[in-house]
Amino acid sequence: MEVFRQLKEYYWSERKLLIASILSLMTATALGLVYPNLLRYLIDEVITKKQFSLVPGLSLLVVGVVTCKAIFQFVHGLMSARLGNNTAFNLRNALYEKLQYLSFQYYDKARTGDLMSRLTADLQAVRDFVGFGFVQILNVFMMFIFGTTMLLTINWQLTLITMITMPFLVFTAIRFEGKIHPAFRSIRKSMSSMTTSVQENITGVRTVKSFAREPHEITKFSEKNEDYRVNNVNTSGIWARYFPLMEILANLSVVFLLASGGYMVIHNMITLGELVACFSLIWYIIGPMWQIGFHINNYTQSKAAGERLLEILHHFVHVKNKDNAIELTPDRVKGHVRFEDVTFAYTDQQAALQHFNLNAPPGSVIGLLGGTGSGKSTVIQLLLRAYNVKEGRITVDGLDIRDITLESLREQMAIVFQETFLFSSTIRNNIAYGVRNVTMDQIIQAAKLAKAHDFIMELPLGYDTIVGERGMGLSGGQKQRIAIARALLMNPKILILDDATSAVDMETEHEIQRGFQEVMKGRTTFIIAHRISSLKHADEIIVLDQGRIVQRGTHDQLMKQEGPYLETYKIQFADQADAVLLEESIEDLITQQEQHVENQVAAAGQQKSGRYIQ
Ligand SMILES: Nc1ncnc2c1ncn2[C@@H]1O[C@H](COP(=O)(O)OP(=O)(O)OP(=O)(O)O)[C@@H](O)[C@H]1O
Repeated sequence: MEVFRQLKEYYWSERKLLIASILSLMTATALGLVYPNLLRYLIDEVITKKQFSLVPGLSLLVVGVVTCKAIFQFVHGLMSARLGNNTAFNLRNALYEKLQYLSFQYYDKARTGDLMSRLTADLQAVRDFVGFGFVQILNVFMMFIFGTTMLLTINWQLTLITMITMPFLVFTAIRFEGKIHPAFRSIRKSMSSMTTSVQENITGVRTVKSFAREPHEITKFSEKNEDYRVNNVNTSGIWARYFPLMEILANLSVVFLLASGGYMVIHNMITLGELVACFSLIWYIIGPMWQIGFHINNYTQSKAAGERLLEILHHFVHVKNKDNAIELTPDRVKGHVRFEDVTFAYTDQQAALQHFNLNAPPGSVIGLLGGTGSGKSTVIQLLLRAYNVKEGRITVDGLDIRDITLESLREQMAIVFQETFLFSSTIRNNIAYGVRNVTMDQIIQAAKLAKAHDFIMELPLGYDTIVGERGMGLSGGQKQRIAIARALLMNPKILILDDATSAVDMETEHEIQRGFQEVMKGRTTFIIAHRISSLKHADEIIVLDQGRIVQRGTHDQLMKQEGPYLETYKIQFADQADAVLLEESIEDLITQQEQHVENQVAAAGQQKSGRYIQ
């Protein structure tokens, strides 16, 4: 119950619904008990004593009782559904809000599938228990206590004889639930594995086809399908074994009741009406006994589900605002960024950045170069305060970023990530994502600067085109240009381009950069790139290797030093030189061809004119 005590804030506000649900179910159950008594009255007082004039009144009473019971059951259903759904609504909102504020550190380890199942299946389990399960358990106890008490008041010996098989029924029902439950879990697991396999196959169909791995995929799927089939067959086996057994045990108690009750009626120990009432009441007791295993399981399930939800709700947020954190106001921020001897390691990892120092005055352009895994993106992550720095410090305009509110710090920055993420919405909404109250002109202006406007206008619906999930339907370069427009629209004090132009061709990259120079005047820019041409104009270029700065300076300074920068330049320049040579030779070839054609045309002309002269 501890789990449900901790979840109290999400359902306690709905306690009126809970009380209404309990009361209506109790009333419906109590009315259900009136029915066997009416039967008894009908037989003993009406039929046996031949007072048939009472039949219409009694019939009306039965109709009245049944109708009232139905009304209370309806109220119970309605209240329970509202209670469950309102609780789920509160919980869902709280979970979603928490997920928004959990730090990057949490998402480094979180698995999407697991989170989704917590937000759907686990939440539903809690909803069902709070809405129905809890009240149903109460009802089981009430039905058992009321039913047994009424049986005892009729005849206690008959009650004891009838109840002989009950412990066996309860034992079998609990055992059945213990077996059927894992079986159902296996079915769900194999079903989910099968659907994941189908989903992966459809998403990666191009890779499958290009590697001609269709037979392998078919075999892989057949194995999963077989697993699903076997699990279903096993589950049917459990049903087939336990259900008849439970039915026999339940019916045995009815047989005992009829045998001993019949004997008692014959020997005038009880009346016929009392036997019929007992016959009706016994199902009142058998029903809950039959379901007891199900309810126990339901409770343990929802308890485990509640624990998983609490894990998210109580998860420690590593990066959050300090008490009295400073709010940065855009008009006062200059964008002076400093890293002072920063050393940082991700959880359980070696240091990704070591003794990193940087001074980026407002308006400066900083280039970061280095091999994969050298720590370039880490510099950016730390500046965004995705993780808290423990050694050294990072400042913006002299303020330690740990003392600034997260929202106001991130509002000063616009970042274009290495991997572009677009929401499945219109291009207009995707560009306008970071800002509120933006005009169409501003969106178009940003798109023009990012060299995205032309291709957007070529789309049938222009800015109203809806991009598919994760930007499907657009090329890598087009997605990047939309992401750049989104960043430019924010008009940030600090612009971060994390390999943001890797998917566009060189010519477009130069055009985009020209656009940047226009908008980024007076703003601090960080550029991570693999192409030297992208960093050439930076005020300072920092070359990283395994988290350490190995070179720093301007392009001209670095070109004069032996080191990784010059080596990278030579490799890239060699490629370019080859390209230029190739281009030149193609141009030569074309010129020669043209010359040749021109000569032939001239020669033919001369021949013709010669003929005329002749
Ligand atoms: N979220 C993370 N959790 C754990 N380790 C990480 C995480 N992100 C990066 N790393 C590790 O930190 C080191 C630096 O990574 P970083 O992403 O900063 O490199 P990078 O220079 O940007 O590389 P690339 O050019 O490939 O993007 C690498 O060894 C990487 O494996």
